[in-house]
Amino acid sequence: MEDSDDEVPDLVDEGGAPSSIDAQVDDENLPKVPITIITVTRRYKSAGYLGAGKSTLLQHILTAQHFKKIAVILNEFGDTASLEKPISISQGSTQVSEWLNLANGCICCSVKDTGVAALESLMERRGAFDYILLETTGLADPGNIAPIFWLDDALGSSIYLDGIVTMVDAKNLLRELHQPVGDEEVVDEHQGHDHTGPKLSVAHLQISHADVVIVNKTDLVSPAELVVVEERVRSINSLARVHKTTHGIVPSLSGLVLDLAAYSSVTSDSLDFAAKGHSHLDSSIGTVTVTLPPLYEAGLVALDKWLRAVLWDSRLPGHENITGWEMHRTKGRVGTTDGKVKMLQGVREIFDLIDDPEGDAAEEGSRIVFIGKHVGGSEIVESFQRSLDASLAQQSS
Ligand SMILES: Nc1nc2c(ncn2[C@@H]2O[C@H](COP(=O)(O)OP(=O)(O)OP(=O)(O)O)[C@@H](O)[C@H]2O)c(=O)[nH]1
Ligand SMILES: [Zn+2]
Repeated sequence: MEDSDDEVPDLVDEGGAPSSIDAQVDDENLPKVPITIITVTRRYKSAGYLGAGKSTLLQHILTAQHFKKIAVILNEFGDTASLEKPISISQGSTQVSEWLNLANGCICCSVKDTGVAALESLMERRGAFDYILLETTGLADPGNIAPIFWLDDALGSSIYLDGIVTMVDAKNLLRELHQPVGDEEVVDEHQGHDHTGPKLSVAHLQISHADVVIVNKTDLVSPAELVVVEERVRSINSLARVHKTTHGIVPSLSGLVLDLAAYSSVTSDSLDFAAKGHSHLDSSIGTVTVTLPPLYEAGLVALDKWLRAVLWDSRLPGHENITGWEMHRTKGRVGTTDGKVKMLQGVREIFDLIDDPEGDAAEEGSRIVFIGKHVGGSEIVESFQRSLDASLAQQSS
């Protein structure tokens, strides 16, 4: 990875309109600012290739009436082709949009230094905006970006990850899924990334980490082709909501693209949705749901231990011979025998269990959904069940 430009990028005001970002603000009582990561799949840079519609979507988000002041961070990955036509934003009555260009490098490689510093410097102007959009092109692995907002104390105290939105091109997606990570003409930076086993495409990673997938350019495919594309997306990630659009026009933004609260709560509905399940159209990646009755205290301890083995050590207890799998997303609602419900959230190796005061364990039991590479076998369910049984047996002996 090249690191020739360590400087923190400045905010670029592209609109030319007066910026309110200089406003003096009181840091103390400000709410945390949500950040939405928008990622767009991209096959490769080639003559005549048109983007999936990221600029079009951003345009739509920034001009729609949502009464938010949005700061936009662009990570163009040195892709000068797409920088040739800067996005012009029509400024609504209350909106001020600022563009922070991470001119050099891919955010998933650089975010730990330049990216975090850029976000921190952006947060110094906190109060002047109330939402952040972080756009990354189809070369970044969102799984490397998402945990930063959990792990970085400084950022974590002022920003929270609201959700990951992945836009795909209905016309090109199936081809993009056949392009393994590292084979893109444009990226060398990614070759150091640790994706072992049969190769996944970047599009797989972008879809498997998404909370929302926008299938754009639906006008360019037949209804039958669109069904295939949508099924394919759902087979990779059964948790994500899928919206089909032309020109990125979603019926509303709040709840569909913005304000998803995808990392702060796990709703029963979202798990129902995943549990409906889909056939394993995609053999390399998939979604598994584990359903259990409410857990005893010992079961909770066993769950924690099992998650550590699986997510931290990449070890599937009882199936140590199985390798080459990786977990991308974990979501669940775990009921306990005292009637409480805990919400489980995870990205890659990071996970968190938090109480849901609204939950009713007797009614809903326990459900955990895993999305990941070569996750799809009964081994996951079996391994977890075995760990639980072992802990219960130990307790009663
Ligand atoms: N037919 C059709 N064209 C679309 C749609 N959405 C966007 N486009 C067009 O596709 C082209 C690429 O759209 P952009 O929004 O620039 O895509 P991008 O992902 O930002 O691409 P880059 O600028 O190359 O990064 C433009 O000419 C858009 O007008 C759509 O739903 N249907
Ligand atoms: Zn990278």
